Amino acid sequence: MPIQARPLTREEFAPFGDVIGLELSGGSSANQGTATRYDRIAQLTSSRPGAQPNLAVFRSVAKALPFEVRLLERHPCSTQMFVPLACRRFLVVVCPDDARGEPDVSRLRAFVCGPGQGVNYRAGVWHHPIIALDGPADFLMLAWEDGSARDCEERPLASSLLVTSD
Ligand SMILES: NC(=O)N[C@@H](O)C(=O)O
Ligand code: NI
Repeated sequence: MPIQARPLTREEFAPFGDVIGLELSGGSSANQGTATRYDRIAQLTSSRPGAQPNLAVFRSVAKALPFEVRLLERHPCSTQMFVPLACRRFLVVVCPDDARGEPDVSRLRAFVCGPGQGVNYRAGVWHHPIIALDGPADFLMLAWEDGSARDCEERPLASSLLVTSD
């Protein structure tokens, strides 16, 4: 049964992390009143002592829906954020844990995200690598690295899952 990708909303993504978007609240005046700043719009965490923030750019080729999910990954020790610099739409696929801490693919979720939205995966959240839709896209990626093996566990799926558009 294909999984329908839904529009990204803060509420529906909340179990998996933060949505960085245009709905902002609680800002404070800045720059002599010419700007409003909104602090801590996402929870950035890293549990590895000595890990430093790594701000990267991902230049992604375009994929199309329906999209076959063949693997998931997670970063157990740190959050990972993707904010598009240039994109038309992008696909975010996340999955809750089962009782053993493995991906519970029966509850896999897919979201179609717009150019004005970004996501910040909570540490340890199963997700598919970022997917650009409709055209190539550039993303800012913020993660945490300490020079050791990347904080990344991969799980190939026993059978692929098809994500379709809503
Ligand atoms: N790490 C990496 O290169 N990419 C993935 O973690 C991803 O979520 O896209
Ligand atoms: Ni990742």
